[in-house]
Amino acid sequence: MTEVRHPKPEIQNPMTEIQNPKSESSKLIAHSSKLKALILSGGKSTRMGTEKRLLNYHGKTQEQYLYDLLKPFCDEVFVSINANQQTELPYIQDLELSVKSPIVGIFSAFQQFPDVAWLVIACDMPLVSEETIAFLINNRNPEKYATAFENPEEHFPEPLLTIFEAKFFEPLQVFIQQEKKSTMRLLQSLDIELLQIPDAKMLKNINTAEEFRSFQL
Ligand SMILES: Nc1nc2c(ncn2[C@@H]2O[C@H](COP(=O)(O)OP(=O)(O)OP(=O)(O)O)[C@@H](O)[C@H]2O)c(=O)[nH]1
Repeated sequence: MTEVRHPKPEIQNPMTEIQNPKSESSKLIAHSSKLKALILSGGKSTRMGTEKRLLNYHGKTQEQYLYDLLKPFCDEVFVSINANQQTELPYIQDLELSVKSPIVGIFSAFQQFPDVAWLVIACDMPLVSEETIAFLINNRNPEKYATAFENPEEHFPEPLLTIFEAKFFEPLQVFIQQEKKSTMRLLQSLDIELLQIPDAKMLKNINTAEEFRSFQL
């Protein structure tokens, strides 16, 4: 079962209008489809040993930091969790599938809201900022299946900070039926907008307790 919690139902505009008054990238952005955000947090966190979404880099938990960061850009923000996790924030729980992978979180979100675009971000990238999100949204191409950053070294699309358009759900369903689990491979097989990351360290992710201890913002 996908479980979705809406603590405060919100009235949504037919156009997603985002004003980001603080950054230089501030400008009014209008897209024909609604944009919701998903903070992927349902992994096992084996290497970290504790839940990465609950780590504190910015004076609050990482899930709260990303929720606050994304809320001005998106009409709703959800934390993507597995069946054993709990959060005070709005969440979407993973469907019970044989595959275990971030793609299950993305699939569960689309299953719940199929007609929107999803800005998906992993919870373990502490350097993602307002500027990173504004850059991604400003360069979004809604005509494509997705807008993603190119990995600066290996040149594949980075799936864990990507806008997936509503039409991505169809190939995603086929992929899930085939029990495939690499979102990156699926992105590689589709017509997507691939962006050069303005600063490679924006996508740095922290996976181990040692990396967390030695990490500085
Ligand atoms: N909803 C959901 N998110 C997932 C799942 N697997 C991984 N993620 C998230 O996807 C992102 C990348 O996950 P990984 O770093 O590859 O895996 P992890 O489980 O977090 O960590 P390890 O167990 O150490 O590999 C993280 O934000 C995870 O929380 C899943 O099955 N469901």
